[in-house]
Amino acid sequence: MQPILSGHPILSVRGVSKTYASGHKALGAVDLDINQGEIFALLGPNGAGKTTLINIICGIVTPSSGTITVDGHDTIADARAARMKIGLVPQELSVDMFETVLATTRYSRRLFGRAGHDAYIDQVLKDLSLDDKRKSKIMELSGGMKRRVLIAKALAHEPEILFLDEPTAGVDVELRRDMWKLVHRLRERGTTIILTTHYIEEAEEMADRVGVINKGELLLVEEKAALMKKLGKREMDIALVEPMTVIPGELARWQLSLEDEGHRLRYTFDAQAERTGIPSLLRTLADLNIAFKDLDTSKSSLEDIFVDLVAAKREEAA
Ligand SMILES: Nc1ncnc2c1ncn2[C@@H]1O[C@H](COP(=O)(O)OP(=O)(O)OP(=O)(O)O)[C@@H](O)[C@H]1O
Repeated sequence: MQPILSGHPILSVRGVSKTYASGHKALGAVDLDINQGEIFALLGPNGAGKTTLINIICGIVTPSSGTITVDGHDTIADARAARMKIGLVPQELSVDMFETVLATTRYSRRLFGRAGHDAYIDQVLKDLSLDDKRKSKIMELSGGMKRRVLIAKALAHEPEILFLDEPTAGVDVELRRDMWKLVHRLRERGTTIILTTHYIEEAEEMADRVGVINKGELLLVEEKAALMKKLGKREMDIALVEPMTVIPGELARWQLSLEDEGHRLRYTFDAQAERTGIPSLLRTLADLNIAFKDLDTSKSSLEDIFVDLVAAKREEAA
């Protein structure tokens, strides 16, 4: 489904940097615009600066430089109005274990000074499949349910933007899929969603646009479809019985390279393509009497993608 875009950014980040008191530079000068109604995934490895950026936007960490506006409100000069627009689902559970689901969700709403709205809170709990747990104490819930409570709390004051910091880190596959569905449902209701992840699969599944961050630098921001096309390389390694010194001319139409001193033939292909070219490659190998003992395929990992992106950036700068 396409996002409902209003054409103006709901969130604008300009030249935001952060150097912690320790002297560690966690963010360079980041510029980023988020459109209303989109799902944006900020993808990067541990320590890339994702949480720092989110915490700056949410007013938890002070930036060293730069400005941020949330629906026109400056996060420093007009901090309260800006924060009101945002719901944050943190990585860590930070709730009173003895509270009930309903009480803790209502409390989160009151923290923002909003009048009680039972019908809205009921709807949030229902959307999160928490309505039959409303009277349960947090401590009685499973890990997955606790995560849902964090989302309910973040949504309690009716924010327009929802930040999810590593929403599926450490959760099982089923809950991960449930989370993905939930995010799509929220977006259908008009909520703008920004999530951080280090799983490329998650960005691929959920996002309309993806930003790749590494070492505090936003390396690129792109529509997901374009990015997946660019990054979705796959490799197949063919372990040869006899090492090869030169790739025969008959194999020129496949993108092949010799690895491991000729013991392995590597075929690189587009993961998104309808036809991989593998069956015809294997048939041609048989016709040429090139015997192999094993086949191994792998997707380009996030690691490879970062390496490629960083290398490309360096070339650009040179
Ligand atoms: N309060 C702090 N003081 C000093 N350094 C910090 C502080 N908070 C974070 N850092 C450092 O800043 C860098 C970026 O951290 P950040 O938590 O933003 O990364 P991240 O991309 O969210 O990673 P993760 O996925 O591990 O949470 C890391 O090297 C981290 O150690």
